[in-house]
Amino acid sequence: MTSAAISIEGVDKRYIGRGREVVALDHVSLRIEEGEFVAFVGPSGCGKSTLLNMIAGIIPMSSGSIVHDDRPVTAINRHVGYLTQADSVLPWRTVEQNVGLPLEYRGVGAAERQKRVAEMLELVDLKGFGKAFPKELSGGMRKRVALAQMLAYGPDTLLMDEPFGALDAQLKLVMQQQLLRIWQEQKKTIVFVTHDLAEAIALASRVIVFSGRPGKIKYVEPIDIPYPRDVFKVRFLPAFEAAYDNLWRELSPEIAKGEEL
Ligand SMILES: Nc1ncnc2c1ncn2[C@@H]1O[C@H](COP(=O)(O)OP(=O)(O)OP(=O)(O)O)[C@@H](O)[C@H]1O
Repeated sequence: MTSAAISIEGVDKRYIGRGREVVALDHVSLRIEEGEFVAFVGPSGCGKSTLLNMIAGIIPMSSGSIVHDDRPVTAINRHVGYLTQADSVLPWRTVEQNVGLPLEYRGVGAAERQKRVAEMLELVDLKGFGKAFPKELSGGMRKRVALAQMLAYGPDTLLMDEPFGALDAQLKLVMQQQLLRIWQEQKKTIVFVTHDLAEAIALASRVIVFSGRPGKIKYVEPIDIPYPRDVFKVRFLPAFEAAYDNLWRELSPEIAKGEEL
């Protein structure tokens, strides 16, 4: 068997705060293969972000193990790219200085950095905007700067936590299409958290449904729609509708339970 990009085995997470224990994740096991595009959906507070943070090595697990690219995750995982809704684009730096920031942190020299930044700006269709400041950009362009920044040091695995959550519907489609193109061209593994079921189905090869807290994996739906996909047109395919029905059947009771808490 080939090695998985991410192997999650019996992971629990308990937070202790103000004398109270919160069980965020309960015995989660999942294997994500190299090159997969996996989406996590689930009710608010079911531990999706917690799991991403543990894959990134930002917070420790209470028990269990996570192995990424054959390396057990025991500290900050520098081999993943991480993008959240609140990106880390710095307003006082130009676009190219922002995109080059992770390379600066890694001690990459100026000439190599410049070359890499130019490649990244081309990849996200921002060629010619290198000297602009973030305030001069639209929301979608700024998001593309964040995407380029995440990709700059070439991580094989991308962790994305509701990255397009704050964008309007049309812009979201544009960004989704761009992400699919980059995923295919660059052969990345992507783990993508979203509240938007249609987004999960349009993008992912597999959608994982988490139960309400304590989060467990409740259901897995492989999305039987070939790539390359048109994120707008997929919505009209029978396979999309079937996946939506299955996923909503599993997800809706979990959301309802959350509302009753
Ligand atoms: N540092 C912390 N201390 C205590 N409890 C926490 C902490 N971080 C998260 N939690 C709790 O753990 C649970 C899981 O949180 P998490 O943010 O991972 O969920 P989520 O599924 O990503 O939620 P959402 O969809 O709303 O972003 C929640 O009940 C949250 O309140």
